[in-house]
Amino acid sequence: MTISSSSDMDRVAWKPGTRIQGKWNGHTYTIGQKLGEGANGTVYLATNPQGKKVAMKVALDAVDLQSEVNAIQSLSQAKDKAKPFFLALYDVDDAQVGQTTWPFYTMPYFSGKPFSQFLREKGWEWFGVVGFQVLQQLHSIHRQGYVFGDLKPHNILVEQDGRCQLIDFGGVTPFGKGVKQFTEWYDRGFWNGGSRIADASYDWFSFAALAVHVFDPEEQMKAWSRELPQQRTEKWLQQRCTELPELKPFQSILKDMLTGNCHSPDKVLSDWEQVLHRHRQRRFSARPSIRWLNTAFLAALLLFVSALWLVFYAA
Ligand SMILES: Nc1ncnc2c1ncn2[C@@H]1O[C@H](COP(=O)(O)OP(=O)(O)OP(=O)(O)O)[C@@H](O)[C@H]1O
Repeated sequence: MTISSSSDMDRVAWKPGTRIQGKWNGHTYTIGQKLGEGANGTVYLATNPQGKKVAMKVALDAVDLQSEVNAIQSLSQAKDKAKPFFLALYDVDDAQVGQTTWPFYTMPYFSGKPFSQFLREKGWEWFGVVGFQVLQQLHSIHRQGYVFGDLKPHNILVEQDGRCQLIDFGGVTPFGKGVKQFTEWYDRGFWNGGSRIADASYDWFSFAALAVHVFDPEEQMKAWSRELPQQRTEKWLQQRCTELPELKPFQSILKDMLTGNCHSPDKVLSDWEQVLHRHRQRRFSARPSIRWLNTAFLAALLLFVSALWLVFYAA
């Protein structure tokens, strides 16, 4: 049977409650809801034999899946004690369903929401805090000689308490090779901002483009994607970093990211932390004045009510 798309996949087998057994390792999983799908496959919530929830990625193409598995394996085995994210590969196997063999792997399940959705629901002021963790995770991947490659809001899941996790390691590429997988909007080549050769600055660029994307209206983004290639320049992204009020505090860091001037990742992180610190201090020092305003408002309200009482009852 030929399966050519994720929707074919749904029609064939992967309904909630289906039990799948790995052909080589023999582990049995109960399939739950579909968590999402992309170009490389579909991800399901599944329960493993110990009753634990895991995420199961079922691919259309065994070669793509293998390259992702290799990337996760290399990154999760790295002895980086300061690794700021959780990465693990639980099982890699094939499942035989009817006439079809499906390659799959299982990994930790993250209940977080995609970055843009999280910001919409929790508040835009979370951008700095979550962004800082993303930068830490990218830096950790770079320390191991890889770029993440396919950075986009959907590949950043954020939990309710603001902790975040990169997912989808299909774009992870060793330094010096052509980036394996990317999404146009966040791609340095798309903006004529540099090559697609994997180096740390490729991810920094994507991060700055992502920052603009999460704050700019969707319609404007679509209009820009339709522009002629020669009109798309990283200068436009720079300009948006100065215009968008939420990005203003970070504009000089983002500008360095767009122009390839982030030579010291430690400095990027410490500069970002300083902006967060300043921001927090400003909010803290703003509080007493808010309290003062509240008191003044209450006093004015009392005066107004007293005046009304005098006019209508005392007169
Ligand atoms: N570990 C996980 N925990 C929870 N949800 C996940 C997990 N991994 C993936 N997902 C969900 O499944 C969706 C698709 O997964 P993923 O991005 O890995 O697929 P893809 O085919 O590589 O996508 P793309 O075409 O965007 O590269 C994600 O956007 C996310 O919503």
